[in-house]
Amino acid sequence: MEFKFSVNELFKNPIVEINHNLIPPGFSGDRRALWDSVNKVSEVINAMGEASAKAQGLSKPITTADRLRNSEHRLYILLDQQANNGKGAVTGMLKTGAKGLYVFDRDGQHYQVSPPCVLDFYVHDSRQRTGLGKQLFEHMLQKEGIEPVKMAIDRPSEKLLGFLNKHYGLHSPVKQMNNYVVYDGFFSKASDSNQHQEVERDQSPAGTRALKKDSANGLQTSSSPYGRYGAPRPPCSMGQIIHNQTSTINKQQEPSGAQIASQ
Ligand SMILES: CC(=O)SCCNC(=O)CCNC(=O)[C@H](O)C(C)(C)COP(=O)(O)OP(=O)(O)OC[C@H]1O[C@@H](n2cnc3c(N)ncnc32)[C@H](O)[C@@H]1OP(=O)(O)O
Repeated sequence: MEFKFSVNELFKNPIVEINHNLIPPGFSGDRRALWDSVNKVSEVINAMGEASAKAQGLSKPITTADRLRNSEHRLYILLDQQANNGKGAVTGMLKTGAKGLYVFDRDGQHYQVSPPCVLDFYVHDSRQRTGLGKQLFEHMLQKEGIEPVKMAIDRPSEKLLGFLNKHYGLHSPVKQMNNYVVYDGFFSKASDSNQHQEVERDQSPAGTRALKKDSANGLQTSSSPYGRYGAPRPPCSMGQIIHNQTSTINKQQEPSGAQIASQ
C-alpha cells in the first residue's frame, strides 16, 4: 500500500513496532514534526486496518489509530523499502496483545488465562502467499519471546488457519465459544515446557485455592489443597460463559474481531 508521503522517512526499519503513543521508533524532531509523524502513522494504521477488515469481510475495522491509542496492544508494520520510487510501501501489519479469557480444553476443563493473542493480521492482497506473513509473524514471535502454540487467535480466517498449519504445524484448533481458537499445546503444563511457574491465590471467598500460572500465556489451573474449601465443586458452565464475556468486554478497550463480525 502506497502513501503520498515517504514511508521510508517515517519508518526507518523494514519492520517497526507501534504502540499506544503512535510515535514511530527512532523519531527525533520538534513538536511540529512529532505531530506530523503521528498523523502519518495514524493514516497508515487506518488504511491498513480498513484493508484488513475488507479482506476478512468485517463490517468495521478491528484496527484503527484511535483504538490502538487506547490500548496496550502492539502493532507490527512491515514495509517494502524498495517500492514506490524509493518512498516505500506498507505491505503488512500484525496486531497482538494480552486478553483476559476463559478457555476450554478438549475435555471441557476450563482455564482462566491472559495469553498473548493474535488480534489482527493482514498482508496486502497483492503480496499474499509470498512469505511476507511468515517474515512478520517470526519477527513478532522473536520480539515477544513466545511460541505460536501459546497464543490465542481471535476469530482466525481460513487463510490464517492454513498459515499456522503450514508454518508451525498447528492443526485441529480447539474452537472457543468466544470465537478465539487455541491449539492443544496451549494447555500443556508449564513444567512440560520448562517454563517458569508462579503460584497465585485466586479470588475465591476463602482465598485458599492455589492457582498455578504459566508465565508464557498466563495459564492457570486450579488445585484444591485441603479442608472444607478443598472439596471439589461442580463447574457451572453457564456462569463461566457469562463471566468470560464480561471479562473480555471489561478488559478490552476495543471490540474484537468476533464482536465486530457479529454486529
Ligand atoms: C486473527 C486474525 O487476524 S484473522 C484474519 C487473518 N487475515 C486475513 O485472513 C486477511 C487476508 N489474508 C492475509 O492477509 C494473509 O494471507 C495472511 C496474513 C493470513 C498470511 O500472510 P501471507 O503473506 O499470505 O503468508 P505466507 O506467504 O507467509 O504463507 C502462505 C501460507 O498462508 C496460507 N494462506 C495464505 N493465503 C491463503 C489463501 N488465499 N488461501 C489459503 N491459504 C492461504 C497458506 O497456508 C499459505 O501457504 P501456501 O501458499 O503454500 O498454500
